Amino acid sequence: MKITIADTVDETLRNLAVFFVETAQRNIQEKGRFSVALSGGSSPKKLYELLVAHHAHDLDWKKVHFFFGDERYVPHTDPDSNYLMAKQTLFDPLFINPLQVYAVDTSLEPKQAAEAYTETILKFFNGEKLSFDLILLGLGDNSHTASLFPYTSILADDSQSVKEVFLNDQGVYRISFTAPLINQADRTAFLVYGAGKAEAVRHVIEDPIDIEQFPAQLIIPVNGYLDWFLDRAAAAELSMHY
Ligand SMILES: O=C1O[C@H](COP(=O)(O)O)[C@@H](O)[C@H](O)[C@H]1O
Repeated sequence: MKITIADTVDETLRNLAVFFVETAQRNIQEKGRFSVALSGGSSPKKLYELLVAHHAHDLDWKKVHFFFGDERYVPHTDPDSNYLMAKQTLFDPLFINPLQVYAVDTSLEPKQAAEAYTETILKFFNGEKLSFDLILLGLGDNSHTASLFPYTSILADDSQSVKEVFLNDQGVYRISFTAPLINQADRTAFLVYGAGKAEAVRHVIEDPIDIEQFPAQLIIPVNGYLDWFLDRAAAAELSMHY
C-alpha cells in the first residue's frame, strides 16, 4: 500500500491525474487499450474536470474503456447518476465515443441490472481474468467505498461480480462491484480529501479489521498495488507518518 499525502486538494487531484494518465499510457502502449472503473459521488468530479483541462492531449482517449465501480439505481438523466456526472464532466468534453462507455442499465430491475452489468464485464474480458487496469474509489464518511455500505449483505459476497445493494436507511438501491471483483484490479486508487473524511480514513487504514463497520477495509488487491491519494485534512487522524 502506498499513501500519497498532499498539502492541498488541488495537489491531491493533480497527483491522481498524473497517476491516471501514466497508468493509461502504460496499458495502451502494452495492450492497446486501457480499462478503468470510475468512482461516483462528489469527490471525483474535480478529478474528471482536471483530466479534461490539463490532460486532454496526454493520451489516446479513443483507447480508454470506461466502467463504473458503482451506480445509483436512478435513470441516467437523474442528477444523482454517476454516469450523468461522468458524461457531463469527462465523456462529453473529451468527445468520448459512447461505445467506450459501459453504463449500468438502470432501466432494468436492480437484480437484473446487476446481472446484466456482470455479463457486460465478462464479455469485455472475454474469458480472461476480470482485472481492470485501474479502479478508482472514493470513501464515504461512514467508511463505505463503491457501494459497499456498512452492514449490507454484499460485504460477504465472495463472487467476482456486480450486485444490487439495498440501503435500508435511504430506502434506495445501488449497484456495485463486489470486493473480490475490485481486488482483481491491476491498480486501485482511493481519492479522499477533506476533514470530514479523516475519521473514516483512520478507521480503514489503521484500525483493527471490522468489515461490517468499515467496509473499505475489504479492499486488499490480490497483487498488492493499492494507492491512496489524500490531502492533509483527510490524513489528519493517521497516527503513522507516511
Ligand atoms: O456514494 C458514493 O460515495 C463514495 C464516496 O463519495 P463522496 O461523495 O463522499 O466523494 C464513492 O466512493 C462512491 O463511488 C459513490 O457512489
